[in-house]
Amino acid sequence: MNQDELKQAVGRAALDYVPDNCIVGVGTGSTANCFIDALATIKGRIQGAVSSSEASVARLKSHGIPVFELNAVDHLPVYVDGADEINRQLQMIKGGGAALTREKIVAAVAEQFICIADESKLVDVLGKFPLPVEVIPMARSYVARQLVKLGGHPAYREGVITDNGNIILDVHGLQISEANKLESQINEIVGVVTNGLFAHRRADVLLLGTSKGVQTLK
Ligand SMILES: O=C[C@H](O)[C@H](O)[C@H](O)COP(=O)(O)O
Repeated sequence: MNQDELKQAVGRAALDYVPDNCIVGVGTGSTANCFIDALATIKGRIQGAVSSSEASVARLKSHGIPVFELNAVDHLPVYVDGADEINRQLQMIKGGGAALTREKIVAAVAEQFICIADESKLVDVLGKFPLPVEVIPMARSYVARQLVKLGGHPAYREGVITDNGNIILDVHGLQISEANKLESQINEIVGVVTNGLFAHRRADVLLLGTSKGVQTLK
């Protein structure tokens, strides 16, 4: 199977975690898109979705899946999303598509986080993928200097404005041994909205697409 087929396989596999008649939390990116397409095949047995990005809202609506505001939802049994990297503790780096803040908010509300990923995303140590940090635009230079003090090499993601109107700094060169600590340290920098480490709120289940089939890690 090629990478696209692996993403489609995990997108379909995630349907097993969607209870009948629920509102589903939906992530962002090419793997989450495969889940949205799979979700369309069972749209008659769900109420609808809440989404972590405007892009996913558009894809959900194109399938005729009702989209709810998160503030109107008090029970979200499951959130399904991809990752840029995930380790065996199910901690992740996310935000390659600049949707990290809304993803973290929807994930915080959800009871279960189901990560769907092809096998290229599984790593022993997080940090080869540059860590995205969403930053209030006027704080960009200050935050960049603070990130250097933490040992990183931040790069401004040219031409990208998040759904929240902010910018992204991608932090290269981090060997992330204590993901919880680093997630908190970066979030404490004034001007940071949030960073793409999902260590405090990691995944509950990983559905990993491999050439031998979909493997489940919990
Ligand atoms: O901001 C984007 C998200 O965190 C995505 O879930 C992540 O970048 C993975 O995307 P993809 O499934 O396209 O590799």
